[in-house]
Amino acid sequence: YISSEFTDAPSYFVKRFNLFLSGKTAGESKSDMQTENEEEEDASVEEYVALTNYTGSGSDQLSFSSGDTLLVHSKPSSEWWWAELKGDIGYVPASYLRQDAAAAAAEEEEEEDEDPWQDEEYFGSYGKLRLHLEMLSDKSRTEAYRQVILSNSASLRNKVVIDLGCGTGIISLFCAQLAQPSEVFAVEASSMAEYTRQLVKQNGCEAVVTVLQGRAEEIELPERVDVLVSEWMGNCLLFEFMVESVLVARDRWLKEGGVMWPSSATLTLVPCQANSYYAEKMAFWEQPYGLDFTPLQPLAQQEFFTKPKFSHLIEPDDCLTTPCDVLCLDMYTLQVKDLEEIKGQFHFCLEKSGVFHGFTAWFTVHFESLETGGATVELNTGPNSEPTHWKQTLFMLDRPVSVFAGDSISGNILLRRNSVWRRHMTVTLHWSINSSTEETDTTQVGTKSFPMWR
Ligand SMILES: N=C(N)NC/C=C/[C@H]1O[C@@H](n2cnc3c(N)ncnc32)[C@H](O)[C@@H]1O
Repeated sequence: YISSEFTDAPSYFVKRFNLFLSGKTAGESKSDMQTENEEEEDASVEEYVALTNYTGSGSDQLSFSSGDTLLVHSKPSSEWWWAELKGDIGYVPASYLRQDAAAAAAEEEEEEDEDPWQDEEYFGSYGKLRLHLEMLSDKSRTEAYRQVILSNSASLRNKVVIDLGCGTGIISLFCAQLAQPSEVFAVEASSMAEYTRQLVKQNGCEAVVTVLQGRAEEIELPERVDVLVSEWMGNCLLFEFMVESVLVARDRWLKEGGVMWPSSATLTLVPCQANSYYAEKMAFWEQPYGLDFTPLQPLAQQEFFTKPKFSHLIEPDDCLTTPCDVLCLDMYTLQVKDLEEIKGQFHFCLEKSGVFHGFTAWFTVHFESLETGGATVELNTGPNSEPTHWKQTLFMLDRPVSVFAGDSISGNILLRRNSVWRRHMTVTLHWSINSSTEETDTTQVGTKSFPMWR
């Protein structure tokens, strides 16, 4: 379809085009052309991608197919540009082109120079109070770390501790306030560190706590440590991959026989209902104000169900069965290379009928006691514990499946770290639903990958 405004090409092109046909290149023709404004001639060639097919009319228009990459030499008007395609040059309708593909490619070029750890953005975000306020306001999280220090206070006497990623220094202050370690190195890479130093002084802990500003992988300590404590867990346990920093610091600074807090981390999964979320994002389009908006549902699926939903609060009743621990990380033996790809199996026997909307994941970490046989402290972020700022992570299937008591759902989960963007991963779920009724045994299989976030 060629709308009317594309037929009367400005005379400028005809002159340019004829010069081109006469074998003069764009450069040579410059001297012969009095263009309205010189800089169009000088504009560097820009790559554009054709949005759709176009059949040029008249010998001085280019024809092109959707997806073609055109080199735009100049843009004398908003409707018509002077472009080149596979050696041909002519004018093209500007509105048929988009630069975002080329710009995205350029952007990609640019991003390649971007830090794969995105540390400027990452540590920039922790230089502000918002996230620290959220973490400090999370009572179950913060009280769990306080409980660890309190219940190990005797054993912490004269010990050397590193608090990795100390933020405002809360854990280090607990150590100095509730126990008598000989030294706590509070390591913080963001600009929060200078305030953390003030908090240490303000609370009279500077004799014990030393704040070091820098990345844990790069700072130098005067000695090895007895205890490495850190609150490193991200959404779905690993997002942000701060755990890598913890492992590097462990290998570099933890004494033989030293203690890791947390000592282990478990990822738990459960098939679940998510009626309200589904209603809000998908069912909504069925009849808003009595109209049928269902053609928007594929968009809704793409926009709302492609990525995991962070901070989802699942009700215990939404769990279709008993949750299953799919991954267990031992913080003493886990290696950085193990983080590239972590796989876990699951097998669920459904105890009640319902709608299988997706899977929900959460984590639990354990802090072993410094005293042999002492009590382990647990921080559980699941639906049967006090909610935390992480809440849970919801992975929505493309479409819900009705399931019945007696059915089983088995499969595996794969956390694959992004090889470029080192704080990101993709979670891939494979599942098969086995329904057994008197007549038939049916199996429905499914798989879906959820980028988090790249
Ligand atoms: N996501 C959760 N739970 N906690 C995030 C907590 C992150 C805190 O630890 C700091 N941090 C993270 N990685 C490092 C590192 N390699 N060296 C020094 N400080 C670091 C951040 O700046 C935040 O203050």
